[in-house]
Amino acid sequence: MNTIEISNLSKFYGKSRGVENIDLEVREGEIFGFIGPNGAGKSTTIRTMLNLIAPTKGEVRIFGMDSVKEADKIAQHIGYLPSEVFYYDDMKVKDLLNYSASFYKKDCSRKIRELSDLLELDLNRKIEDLSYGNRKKVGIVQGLLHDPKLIILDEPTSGLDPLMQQKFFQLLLDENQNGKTIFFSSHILSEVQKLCHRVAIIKEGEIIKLQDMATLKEETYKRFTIDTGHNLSDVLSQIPGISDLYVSEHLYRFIYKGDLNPITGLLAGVDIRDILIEEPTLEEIFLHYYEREE
Ligand SMILES: Nc1ncnc2c1ncn2[C@@H]1O[C@H](COP(=O)(O)OP(=O)(O)OP(=O)(O)O)[C@@H](O)[C@H]1O
Repeated sequence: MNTIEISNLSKFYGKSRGVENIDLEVREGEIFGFIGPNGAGKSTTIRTMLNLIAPTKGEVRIFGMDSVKEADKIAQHIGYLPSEVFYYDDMKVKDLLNYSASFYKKDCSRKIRELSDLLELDLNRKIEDLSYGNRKKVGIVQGLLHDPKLIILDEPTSGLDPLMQQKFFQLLLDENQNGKTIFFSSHILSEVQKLCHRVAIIKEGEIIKLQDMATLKEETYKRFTIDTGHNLSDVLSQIPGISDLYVSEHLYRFIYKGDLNPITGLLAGVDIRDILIEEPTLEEIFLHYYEREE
């Protein structure tokens, strides 16, 4: 069964396009990645799924129910972590979480304890005293405390340090093992590659690609910056998968797609003063690879 079915969904804000003709199915029990650069339409799609905004055209069905007509029933089984979390600052964490729990027809106290222990969140602190990362943890507990069947995360990792991010991913994998479906939106390709089974890529309001992870995993991208006294132009021209090459005196900058071993092998004989290998932004990847495939 499909947990989410989006058919021909369009949302316009007045004349400006939010998303257009989105078709998407998320299967029960999968971790589904929704990836696209800023402004692509990820939040618009999610907010329509949650009935926070109304579709201009098309429909969304969740657990087989209409997202507008049966929004209240659906909401009991969805956990949502928005990209930005806002709170009443003078509340204590536990009071806020108990208040959130009161919207659900079940006892959430055990899950609140388990999650806050795992994330090392102090329930007795006041929200106004929390760092950004700790506020984010409050959002995570708030989204999961009612043990929802479907977890929807809108760019959830911003503001989490790498260790906490790892813990959070493990938590999501455990929830998934226990049968939960996860819809994970992000603009960072590598984190989606770590976690998701299938991925939809959204750009300028439209889905441009649907891929399973096995295919996407082969697509690793790195941005290289190499400082050397050698002329590398000949070496680099032998390597397929290089794009966006920028040369300035001793400095070579480019994006590389593919297996890292051939390129490190070729560079082995070169005198290198400094080298930086980074994750390119999704915008860079789109600009140099996806646009060519269109
Ligand atoms: N309330 C609004 N009024 C007008 N235009 C909007 C509104 N919300 C979003 N948009 C527009 O809709 C498009 C999609 O935005 P959306 O926020 O869904 O993208 P996103 O992929 O979630 O990006 P981001 O990560 O930056 O939030 C953008 O062009 C944006 O400017």
